[in-house]
Amino acid sequence: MIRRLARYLDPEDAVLISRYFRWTIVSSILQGVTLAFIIPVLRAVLTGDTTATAGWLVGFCIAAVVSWRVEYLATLKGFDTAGELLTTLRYRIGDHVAALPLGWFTPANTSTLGLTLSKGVMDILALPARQLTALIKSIVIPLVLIAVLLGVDHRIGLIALAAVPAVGALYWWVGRLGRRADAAVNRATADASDRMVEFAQAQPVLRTFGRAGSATDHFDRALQEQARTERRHLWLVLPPVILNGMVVRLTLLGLLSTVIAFAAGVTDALALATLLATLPIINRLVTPLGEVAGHATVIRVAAAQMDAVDQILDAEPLPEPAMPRRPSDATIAFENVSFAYDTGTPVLSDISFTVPQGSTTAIVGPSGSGKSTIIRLAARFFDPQNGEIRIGSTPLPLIGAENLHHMVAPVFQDNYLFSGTLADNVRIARPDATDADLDAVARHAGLAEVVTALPEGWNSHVGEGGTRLSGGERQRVAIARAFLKDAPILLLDEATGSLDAENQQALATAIDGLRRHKTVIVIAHQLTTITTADEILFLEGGRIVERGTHQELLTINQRYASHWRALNAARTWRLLEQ
Ligand SMILES: Nc1ncnc2c1ncn2[C@@H]1O[C@H](COP(=O)(O)OP(=O)(O)OP(=O)(O)O)[C@@H](O)[C@H]1O
Repeated sequence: MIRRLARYLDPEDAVLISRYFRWTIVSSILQGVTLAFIIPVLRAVLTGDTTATAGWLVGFCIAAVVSWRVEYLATLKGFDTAGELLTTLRYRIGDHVAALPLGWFTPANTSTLGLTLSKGVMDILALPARQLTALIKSIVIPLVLIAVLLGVDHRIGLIALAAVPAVGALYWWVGRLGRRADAAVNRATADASDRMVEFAQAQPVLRTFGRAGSATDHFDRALQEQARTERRHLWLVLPPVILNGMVVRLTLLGLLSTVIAFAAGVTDALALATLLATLPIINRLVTPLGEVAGHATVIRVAAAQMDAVDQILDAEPLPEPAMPRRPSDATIAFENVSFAYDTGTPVLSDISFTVPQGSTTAIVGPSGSGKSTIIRLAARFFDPQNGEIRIGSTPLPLIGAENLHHMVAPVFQDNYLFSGTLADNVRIARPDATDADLDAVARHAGLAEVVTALPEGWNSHVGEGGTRLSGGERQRVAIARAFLKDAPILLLDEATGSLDAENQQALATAIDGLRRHKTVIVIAHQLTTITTADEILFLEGGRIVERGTHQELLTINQRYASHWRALNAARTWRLLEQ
């Protein structure tokens, strides 16, 4: 555990943790030694030796002062380590996460990251600040006192020593059982919190469809499962904790009866006084031993948080080239690309296509056919398992993240806006953009009318995550952002139905205006965007099943043609409905 904590600190600060550990051990030994002074003090009192009593009392006081001072310093070392962990660990996780591929940021990983950065880090730094210190004390102080007892009367010392392996075994057992139960509790807690968020977010849909009750059932079941795993957890960790108490009480009973039995047969006053003086030591020895299993539970929780941190730190960033290369142009080529997510199910199979510089390729196909995955691969969210993706004949892994970010402006469906003003959100693409630049991209992205409609125009606050804007408005902000970035490649996942007919036309015109200047891959749902593309790829089941211009594909009258007819029918249907 000490080694694991040291790994979280910078190499030059790793010494803090070993220093804390050494000081805590020394402090615990000194506390044990101070307690051991009780034996000669009591023996001197019981035998009526005032001079010896005074001498041992002075020794006891000196030991107590030294022990207090060392404990104070050890506590400071613990706080120093905790303080260093607090800053370093968060930065280390932050730096590492910043280097991870965007594909790592799944909802599950992001929620683990949030929990780890808040509660996880606090649990870990509580180790040197409190928990580990308590565990070290409850092991070292009894060991020192047992050593003293062995010196005073080896028979009493041996009985006390017999408790040590039993407590050690219980410590191990409670850890083993607890780890198994922890996993189930963590799963159930994550599920319950997901259901809770879902329950809150889905209220409008559920109430509209009169299904609020069924969602409550769902939520209830998740809570019941969480309560069930918590109960099981308690039942699993309880027996070792109770056994720990029993072992300790049996040890106490054994030691007390031994002392009494020995005392009954002793006639020598000094020997009797020595025996009786061991009684408070026995008491002080047994109490911390009884707390070991309890400390084990708290430390195991922190160890589970360390596992979560390790899982994040062990996630591999995508390999970066030693000498990043700038692509010669903005042509994008996919060559025999196959890809599967972690689940292992193939999502894209043998995809090959080229988008020449300055041309627009529209990807069309049924839901789940792999369209967004192509865009994610082009932005290097992941590397494909097979095949190669190139920009201007340079494979993506050789371009390097920095160059790639300069070349590519992506617009996804789930566009995140930062809480701040509309202007802040667009300017993030180019901080030195002038107001005139903002107005120009707003016109092209259909954002100008949103700016005009808002009371404070560009200075209107968009709310956390852009919640004060509609989905269509958020997408327009994202498109304006991408236009302002002015990167040579635009990857656009067009939102279904989030733009009205007028704005669809405006966006199609804007994309058309990019022709010859930008290389565009667009996942097209709008008729206007599809028809103006230089090439259309029709995707089905992760394969390109048809390709060509709109006219060519209509002429062969196969899958694309029927998809096109369905889109048209839907539009006519919508118009009739209006
Ligand atoms: N992060 C992920 N982990 C595992 N599977 C995923 C992940 N993202 C997508 N998939 C799966 O990959 C397949 C292709 O998904 P993708 O989002 O590329 O399809 P799509 O054609 O863009 O769909 P849509 O038009 O509905 O957005 C789907 O079966 C989807 O369930």
